[in-house]
Amino acid sequence: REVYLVDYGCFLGEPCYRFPFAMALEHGRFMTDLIDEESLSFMVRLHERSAIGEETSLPDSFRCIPPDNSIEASREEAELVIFSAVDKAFAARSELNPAEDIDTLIVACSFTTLTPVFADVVVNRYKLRADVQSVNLSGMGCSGALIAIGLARNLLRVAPPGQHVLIIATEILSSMLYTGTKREMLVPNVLFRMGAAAMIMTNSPERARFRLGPIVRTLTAARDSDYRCAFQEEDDEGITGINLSKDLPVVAANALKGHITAFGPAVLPISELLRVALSIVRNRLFSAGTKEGRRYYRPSFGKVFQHFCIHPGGRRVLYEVQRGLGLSDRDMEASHMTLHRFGNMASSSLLYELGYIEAKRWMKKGDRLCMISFSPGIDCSSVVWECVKPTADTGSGPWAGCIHRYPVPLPKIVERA
Ligand SMILES: CC(C)(COP(=O)(O)OP(=O)(O)OC[C@H]1O[C@@H](n2cnc3c(N)ncnc32)[C@H](O)[C@@H]1OP(=O)(O)O)[C@@H](O)C(=O)NCCC(=O)NCCSC(=O)CC(=O)O
Repeated sequence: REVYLVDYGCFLGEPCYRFPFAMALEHGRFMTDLIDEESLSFMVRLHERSAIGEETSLPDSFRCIPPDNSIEASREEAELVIFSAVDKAFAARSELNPAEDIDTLIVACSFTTLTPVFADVVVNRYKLRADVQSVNLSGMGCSGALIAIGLARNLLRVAPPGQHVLIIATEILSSMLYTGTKREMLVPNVLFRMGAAAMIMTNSPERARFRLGPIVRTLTAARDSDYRCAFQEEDDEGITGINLSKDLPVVAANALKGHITAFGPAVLPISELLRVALSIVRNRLFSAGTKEGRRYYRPSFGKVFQHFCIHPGGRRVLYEVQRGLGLSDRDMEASHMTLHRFGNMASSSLLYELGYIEAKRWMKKGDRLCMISFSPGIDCSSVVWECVKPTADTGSGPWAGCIHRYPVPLPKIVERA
């Protein structure tokens, strides 16, 4: 049975949630007992290089000095972003009523898990049916949304027609601020921002906007370098945070290379696969040089997909992915602009990127879209969609008030030695 995306909605921070850089800097300077001058100036340098803009949102808890990292603050943030995203998804589809029509609920939130879990928070708010199958995914990082789509597909393929799955992807930041001095653990403070997305999926084509294509997931956690490159831990002072290795962009790009060998056969036309196979044979037969010296044909993903949504983990991650896949600047635009306007919102970011493509009116019937994300492990996930019905309403998504200002120019990436 085919599986479809009916619609999606994204949390859009009101201007009151905006946290411009000057405010972050001022707060940092008031919190000398929590953040020392050197760490602050490091975060300033990172921010300047990050290409993250001035309109991104942070939770109210960050407005307190010191920041409020209580359970209540996390719950408040979760309710704000999750309810807003779900309301928007259902506002786009008034014929569906969450209390009656949702058969399965999947919530993906990696770092923060409360009791009752966020899935229960949603069941309570929208009064979902007592027989709803609910799943709360934690720890799956920025691939959470795509992993949830894979789960939904597996369920919907074997379910009776007309079933609906509600997926919610978010990251709750209130308890995530790292206040130590280890540089690798300060990086998430600069990159992550508040966001959430909700998707309604079904196994009936009637109301569908996108048809789900192949899903491929690869995990390289067996390699120590990959396993360690994004690691939650305590620093020497016992302060908890997420250690993002400086090598992460390159390690992620290498993991992606392996991922592509699994993803390519699922999506590439036979002509491209033949060219890859020929280049392998040619290299084996005629290359006298070392393994590293061999040059393989890189399949042209730009010919297969009209649109790409790549997880905006950081500007350098996007740069490495673009190089690895040979994508054009236009292919990368939705990812870079999402990072600029909204920051890294973990796995919900991909839906903001889809929103960008739709707000730009690039999406046409029959177009194919490729979503790619990474998360600690390293997990690489890819999901393909085919547009069945472009949106008639390009004016109400997360980009509604600002799409006319995008794309914005970005500073150049400097090659590292
Ligand atoms: C952070 C950046 C935006 C900085 O931009 P540039 O690379 O252009 O800048 P740059 O090289 O001049 O770096 C600026 C300064 O930061 C330092 N620096 C950069 N990255 C660092 C790191 N991970 N640890 C420690 N220091 C680091 C540099 O040495 C330099 O220090 P000095 O100034 O002293 O020389 C980029 O490096 C980036 O995108 N990195 C990837 C971030 C990442 O790991 N994202 C994944 C998030 S996890 C995710 O999204 C998935 C998930 O959670 O599931």
